[in-house]
Amino acid sequence: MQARPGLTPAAAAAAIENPGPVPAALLSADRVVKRFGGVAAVDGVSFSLARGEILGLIGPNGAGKTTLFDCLAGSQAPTSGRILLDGRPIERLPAHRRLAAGLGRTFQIPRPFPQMTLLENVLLGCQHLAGERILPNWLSPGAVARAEREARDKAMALLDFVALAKLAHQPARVLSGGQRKLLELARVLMAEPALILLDEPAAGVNPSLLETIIERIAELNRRGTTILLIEHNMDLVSRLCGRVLVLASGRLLTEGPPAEVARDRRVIEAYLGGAAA
Ligand SMILES: Nc1ncnc2c1ncn2[C@@H]1O[C@H](COP(=O)(O)OP(=O)(O)OP(=O)(O)O)[C@@H](O)[C@H]1O
Repeated sequence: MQARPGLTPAAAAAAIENPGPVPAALLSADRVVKRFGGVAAVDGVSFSLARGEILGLIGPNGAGKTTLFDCLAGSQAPTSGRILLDGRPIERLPAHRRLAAGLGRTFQIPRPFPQMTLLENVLLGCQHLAGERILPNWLSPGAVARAEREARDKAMALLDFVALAKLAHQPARVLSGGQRKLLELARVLMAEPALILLDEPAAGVNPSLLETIIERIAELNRRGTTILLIEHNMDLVSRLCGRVLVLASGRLLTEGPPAEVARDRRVIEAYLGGAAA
């Protein structure tokens, strides 16, 4: 850090020692590695994500983005490295414990249960439904019924939030690819995660639904949810993200505001190399 011009040497030294409040990291990764045999799909990635931020993760095909998400969300165990959620190590926790701790995730290709209604699919995301615990069933059937009613109300409100309320009682198989992404978002939101990892929310989505998806992500963030998203659509990235990480061959190439990284020669070369591969 450089001393600010116009400060006395003593004030400059004090400013260097006390640089002011640093936003608390909600998630941080420290030298995360994931190997598949001889391939290091993620090769020593470190970053931190501030509470309230929308951070983008971009990079050419095969860069390791989804594998990094898998390590963060718990569907793959990292080979080495640390992952902290709100200061607590989570890298050895299974995915459902990370979700319970506040870290939710959507997939590149959502797979709802096609015969179940949208409402039923969203209810599957409920982690705290009293009816799922055996003891309260015996002790207080009234409380269970109330909790179930509340869960249904919450699921309906979330379907409304993602503009799918009208289809609540239709089977999920009727949905388009973009609507499935919105349904999956509603399902993850049932657990009220503080942080959501979104894997390509715009991929395969038609332009009118894309606007809905962008708006809903922005609204979610305004309501306090921190977001990390993988996306190839740079329009979405530049509209939503203040900062992006660029991954190439498993390593963090650079990070910065979207417009800046899009001009970075190393980033352009990584994409050209990826396209040629
Ligand atoms: N289960 C696996 N076993 C072996 N290799 C894997 C496995 N999963 C991913 N890889 C390899 O790890 C590398 C990173 O893949 P990953 O899917 O994480 O990249 P990505 O950046 O998400 O790509 P895309 O943008 O195409 O989704 C690739 O070389 C891929 O072939």
